[in-house]
Amino acid sequence: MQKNKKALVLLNMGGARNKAELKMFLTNMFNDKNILTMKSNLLRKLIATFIVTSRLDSAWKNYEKIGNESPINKLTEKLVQKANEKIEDFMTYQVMRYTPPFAKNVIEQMKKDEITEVILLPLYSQYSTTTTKSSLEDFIYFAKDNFKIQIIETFYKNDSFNECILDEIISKIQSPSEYNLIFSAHGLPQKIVDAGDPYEKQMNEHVKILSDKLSQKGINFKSINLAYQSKVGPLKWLEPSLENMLKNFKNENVLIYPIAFIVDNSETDFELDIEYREIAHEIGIKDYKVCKCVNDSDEFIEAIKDIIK
Ligand SMILES: C=CC1=C(C)c2cc3[nH]c(cc4nc(cc5[nH]c(cc1n2)c(C)c5CCC(=O)O)C(CCC(=O)O)=C4C)c(C)c3C=C
Ligand SMILES: [Fe+2]
Ligand SMILES: [Fe+2]
Repeated sequence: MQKNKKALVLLNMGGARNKAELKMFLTNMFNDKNILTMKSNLLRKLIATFIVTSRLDSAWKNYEKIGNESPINKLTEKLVQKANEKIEDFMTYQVMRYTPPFAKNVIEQMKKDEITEVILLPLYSQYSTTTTKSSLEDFIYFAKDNFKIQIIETFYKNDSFNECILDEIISKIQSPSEYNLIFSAHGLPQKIVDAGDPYEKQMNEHVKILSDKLSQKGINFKSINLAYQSKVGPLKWLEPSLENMLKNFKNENVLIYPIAFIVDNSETDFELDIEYREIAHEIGIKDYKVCKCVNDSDEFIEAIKDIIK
């Protein structure tokens, strides 16, 4: 009898490799009913077309400043390659939500590879309907009844994962007491939170877990804070905004950790490293440092082993 063939599928958002793919990313994102939550598909389509048309050129200028592509694709490919080398008993695949490789095509390959069992691991440690739920629904829709599926919805409480985050924070600076640590999370419209999305609650819990671990290790920052970046459009989003948070630290030092992301992307390489750095400079912040995401580090591969155990 043939042994079960198991797959680990890493789900993420995707990102543009060129301007045409940025249009694809934005079009797919704003046609996602988890992002624009109105009932009418027609209204969503009209708003999506309006946003894409008005946003494309200005958004592309940001990608030009980071080498004409999002780093998310190459970094995720490296993560998958390492997982395939180091995680035994599983074939690892990646599926992106808004740019290739799409679920539909990866699932065809998985069927050819005779996969029977699947673990779905969305690369978002905190659950949001806009990210985790959207990616899971998309995969499950195309997978139909082809595999036995197990789902990992969150992993922000996983100790090995949190050690990876702390390693990066600790390696970035010599004297924590002279720095204000800001966990910067991607924002979310307040009405999505009010409708029951657990992201904000889990984000607060995650910051508490990391703060407690830092103090257990005797590492005491001047302050530890949570703020939200990347607001899009006129609605109210989660607060405090990163910009307002930075205003508290004129003449002080700041270390940013991008807590919502697992793999570096345009929101870390452009927004945090270029755009908010300029804002920090204008505010008069002395030193402004940005941590890397866990990316394809050996430590994160070990954490994945623990998460899927
Ligand atoms: C209504 C709009 C958006 C919601 C809600 C949203 C939630 C959300 N997004 C991420 C992670 C990423 N978002 C990225 C880019 C990006 N996000 C939005 C809008 C919303 N995100 C836009 C329009 C864009 C494109 C860039 C821009 O025009 O500003 C990315 C980067 C992808 C890349 O190119 O590298 C990531 C990653 C999370 C975690 C989240 C909710 C929790
Ligand atoms: Fe986003
Ligand atoms: Fe952004």
